[in-house]
Amino acid sequence: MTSEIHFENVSVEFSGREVLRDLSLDLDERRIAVIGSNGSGKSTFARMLNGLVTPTRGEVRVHGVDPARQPKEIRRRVGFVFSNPDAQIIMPTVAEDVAFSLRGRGLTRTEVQERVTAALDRFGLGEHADAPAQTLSGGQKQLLALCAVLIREPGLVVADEPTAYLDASNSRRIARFLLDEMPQQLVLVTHDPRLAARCDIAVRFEAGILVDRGDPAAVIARYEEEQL
Ligand SMILES: Nc1ncnc2c1ncn2[C@@H]1O[C@H](COP(=O)(O)OP(=O)(O)OP(=O)(O)O)[C@@H](O)[C@H]1O
Repeated sequence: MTSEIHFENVSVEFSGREVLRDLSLDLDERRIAVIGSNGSGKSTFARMLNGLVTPTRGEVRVHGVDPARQPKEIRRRVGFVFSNPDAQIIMPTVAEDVAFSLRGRGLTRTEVQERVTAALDRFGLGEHADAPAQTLSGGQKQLLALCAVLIREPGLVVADEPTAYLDASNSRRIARFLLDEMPQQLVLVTHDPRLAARCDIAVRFEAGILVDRGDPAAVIARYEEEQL
């Protein structure tokens, strides 16, 4: 059986420059940390999971779907949370933004409203339903972005530095949700070793190559030793 996340001999080139080389990797763990130096290929890897980046060579399967060939299907199954929640807010009000995620589902207006209200309440955003999304704080915006992703009930959530713009308290809140409360599989790209340590496995890239994988504490320790 193919793993939930399956990469076989995958390479990515941008303008003829190889930024990810011959990656073969199978992952079934629930919480997967992706670590490594700046420019090592972490975001490129993450973006292949939902088809934002197409491999130049090789095979990718995510929850049974080929992201490059089945873009609609992959967007249903894989939710993506960016560092900057502003990049993800599409609609004017908080409730409209979450409701936008449910378009094309064939739901009635009442069904959409019920689901949106329940989801906003779940994230502590209920009282802001009719507020302009841009008036939310950074942490609330990231919660809104997560809410809009999770209401689609994806099987996998990919989060690329989701706490980068948040203060300590909001970082803790988002991290707790992603790592401890959310049932979905998670791929977490992070420079924060404390977050990586809370995952079930860590994979490390350097200069476009997968250089280490395994128990997060051990992978982080080897990485930090090399940086000394
Ligand atoms: N769309 C693109 N076009 C050209 N080059 C790109 C593109 N996206 C990424 N790259 C290059 O690919 C390499 C890997 O970038 P990537 O964003 O995957 O690294 P990263 O490990 O996520 O880095 P960081 O930790 O700094 O966010 C970098 O050299 C980057 O400049």
